[in-house]
Amino acid sequence: MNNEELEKQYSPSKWTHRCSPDEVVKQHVMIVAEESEKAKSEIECQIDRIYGDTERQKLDIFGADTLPGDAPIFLYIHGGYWHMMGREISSYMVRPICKAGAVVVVIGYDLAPKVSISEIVNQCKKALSFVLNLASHRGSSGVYIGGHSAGGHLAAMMLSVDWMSESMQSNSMIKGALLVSGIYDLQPLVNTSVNDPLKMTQETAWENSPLKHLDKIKKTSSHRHIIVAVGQHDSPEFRRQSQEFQQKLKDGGLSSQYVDVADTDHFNVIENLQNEDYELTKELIKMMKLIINDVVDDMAKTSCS
Ligand SMILES: N[C@@H](CC(=O)c1ccccc1NC=O)C(=O)O
Repeated sequence: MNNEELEKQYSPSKWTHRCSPDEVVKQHVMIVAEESEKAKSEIECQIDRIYGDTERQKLDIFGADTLPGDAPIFLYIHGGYWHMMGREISSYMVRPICKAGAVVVVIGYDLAPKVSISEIVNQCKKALSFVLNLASHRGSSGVYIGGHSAGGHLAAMMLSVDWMSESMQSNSMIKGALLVSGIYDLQPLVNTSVNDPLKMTQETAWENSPLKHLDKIKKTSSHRHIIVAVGQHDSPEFRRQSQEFQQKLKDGGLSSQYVDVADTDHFNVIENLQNEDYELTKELIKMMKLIINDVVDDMAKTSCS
């Protein structure tokens, strides 16, 4: 594929069937920001918990004081090609997921060009380590990791971490993942404008590709379930990345599932998680072994620090 074609394949907004590229990104930001505000005003939460020493190394925890200790924890990593978006506008799935009985943790991380992709991966590890501690203190039934686009890439990288050698924590606590429209081989991005703030070489792109770490993922994730989802109107390259990654997980003997979400593009494939009757919301709830509409009565906000 020539550079011009790659540029288009890795420009998600150009493939929407709904409106112009500019419009779909603008609309996405508006929708996720609005829904995240609603979550913060309605659901009991701890905002701006610090997990690292820069401004963006903070996370927001929803439902921890309301839900029982054994509730599963869903950790969400936002997308935005590692240089945009933020956790402040990424809690749009909180209302349905908390209502179904899971604690939700939305993490932030520093963005390129301030930091490299390897540093972003490290920060996600630190955030996940924080959440693994929280899970073991609470007696949680398990931690599930979700991410969209660049966040799907970061979530997949987290599956390759051996938490025992990394931080003396248990690999078994992480029980599943929801990877939505992710990128699992970063090498095709090197000659696109996506790489302008990242400045990856072919080597650092491969080093940070989940595909490179398949053997590690196979070792750490034999007990996990991994959902790989993609939008029907994602670009052929995005669809190929998801399809091939899931095939490799399956060939490696892992429990995984490919979900091709009809009538969605790169943006509403994830923003629809704000709806409890959306296909991926139901799949996520099912994975966490919760029953849809098993609404916890007292989710009303009691504190928000
Ligand atoms: N400039 C990009 C924007 C984009 O890719 C994006 C925007 C919001 C959330 C996730 C995104 N993509 C991957 O992380 C585009 O052309 O669509």
